[in-house]
Amino acid sequence: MIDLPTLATAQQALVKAGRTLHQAQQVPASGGNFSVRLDRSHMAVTVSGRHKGHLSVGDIMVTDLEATPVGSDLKPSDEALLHGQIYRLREGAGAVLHTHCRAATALSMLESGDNIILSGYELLKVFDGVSTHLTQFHVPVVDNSQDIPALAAEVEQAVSDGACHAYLIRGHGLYTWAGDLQACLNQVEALSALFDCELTLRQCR
Ligand SMILES: CSC[C@@H](O)[C@@H](O)C(=O)COP(=O)(O)O
Ligand SMILES: [Zn+2]
Repeated sequence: MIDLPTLATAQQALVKAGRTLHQAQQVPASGGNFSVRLDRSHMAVTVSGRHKGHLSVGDIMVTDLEATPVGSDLKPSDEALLHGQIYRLREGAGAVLHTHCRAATALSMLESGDNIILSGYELLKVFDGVSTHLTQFHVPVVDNSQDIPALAAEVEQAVSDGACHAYLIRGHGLYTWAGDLQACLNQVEALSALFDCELTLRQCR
């Protein structure tokens, strides 16, 4: 049984997050998808194909963690399975955000390996468990695929380290998760800035 006030709060928060992320150029066109955990086995997730800067509460639906709709005929995000996967793998995750920011997309195309390592940046302390700029912060990079269950299998291996807070899909965008939506929004903002720094540094080398 879904707690309706919890759902209404999640819907309003995700609508607001969409506006914020669109204004910050993180989700051009209908790119990106968002979710908030409702309970152990359900999430509120964006309906597929909606413009994330112009969401209304009806554009946020309920699914289980396998992306099966609950009480709705709408189609959840094409990538809802990737959100449910994070809630299954990370008990503490309360929100997942997927963005298509320029820096994440470009950096993931430049990087031929399966990892981007961020180090030396003070802003890394935004992430839970990071207390110094001297940390080596790994962001896995997986190849893009339109086969979402196959992509999820790649992601499952890539994020197996519990210290992982985010991953990139090559040529596509960023996934990150946190205990609550505001912390997750902060991570999107921090990662976008850090990817931008990495791109600039790579151009200078
Ligand atoms: C604008 S194409 C982007 C989609 O293929 C997908 O990657 C995406 O981020 C949004 O898909 P959606 O089904 O609306 O959640
Ligand atoms: Zn996407």
